[in-house]
Amino acid sequence: MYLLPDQSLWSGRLDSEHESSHYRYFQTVDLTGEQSEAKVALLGYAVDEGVRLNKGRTGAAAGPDAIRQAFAGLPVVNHINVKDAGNIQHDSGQLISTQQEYAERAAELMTQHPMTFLLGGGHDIAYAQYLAMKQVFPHQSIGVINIDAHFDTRHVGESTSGTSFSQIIDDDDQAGYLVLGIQPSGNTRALFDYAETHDVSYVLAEAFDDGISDEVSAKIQQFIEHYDVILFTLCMDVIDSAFAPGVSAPAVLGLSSHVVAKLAGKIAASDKVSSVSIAEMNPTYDIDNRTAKLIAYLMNHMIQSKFQ
Ligand SMILES: N=CN[C@@H](CCC(=O)O)C(=O)O
Ligand SMILES: [Mn+2]
Ligand SMILES: [Mn+2]
Repeated sequence: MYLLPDQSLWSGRLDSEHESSHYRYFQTVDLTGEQSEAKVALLGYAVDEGVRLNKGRTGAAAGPDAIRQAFAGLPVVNHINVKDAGNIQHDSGQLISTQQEYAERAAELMTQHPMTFLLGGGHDIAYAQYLAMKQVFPHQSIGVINIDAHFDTRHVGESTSGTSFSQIIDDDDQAGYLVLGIQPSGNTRALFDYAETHDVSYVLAEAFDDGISDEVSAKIQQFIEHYDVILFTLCMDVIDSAFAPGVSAPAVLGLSSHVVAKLAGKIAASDKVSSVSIAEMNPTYDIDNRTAKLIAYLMNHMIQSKFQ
């Protein structure tokens, strides 16, 4: 079911009502859909049904609104206008129906705005993002870049938060899949075997211990060059749980926030990226809103990188 934008989420510290250099997003956000020229759109996936079906701890349905509240108080960068396009929630029935409903709205935003942030919610948001991209780019090859501790390539006969990328691989011979930040202890041998047999490229989390090497940068660059368009998705559990505790399945030995910011800024800046999904934010387990705030900062960093 679709929910209109909620004005009460958009508040923050007011430094000036008239001087634009003091503005924060809550002062400029478009909640009415009238600013069709907005460079950035937000669409929430207020759904944790996929996490529940994947035997995870629920709560991610509240993720999009927690992210909005953190983002609302940040300073506007580069005079960028942002439109809040509301939320989709899962009421009943099959999760795939909710993913399809979400894809319709996401596709519309992708055609209207240079950058759409898709705010989760479980990582089933990525399959909905794929369905949207297939509508917008029906004839283009899609390269999927996922920054994640997990492969999310399970096969269980229905959509869950752990199946998005095997669904894409099953659907689409043209698609490719690159995962950055894989935890050896967060994925079974079967998932590594699937990666080998299905040509899934991945970089282990430990490869980022000393930052982003030239080799990894080149791998990402070559992957982007190979495909017509890029589906970019970020699973917040890739970040060490000391810095991002508010997630469905926390990872220890995770990437640093700084490394993820650098990766996200670089990938989002590509002309081939028109949407970014940010998954698995779970406010129930957040501490002092730090995960929501980290996501808001990452969004602003990506906006800065893309529109500088
Ligand atoms: N979207 C998250 N997926 C992970 C969860 C792992 C866990 O529950 O520890 C997965 O299915 O592998
Ligand atoms: Mn994950
Ligand atoms: Mn994931």
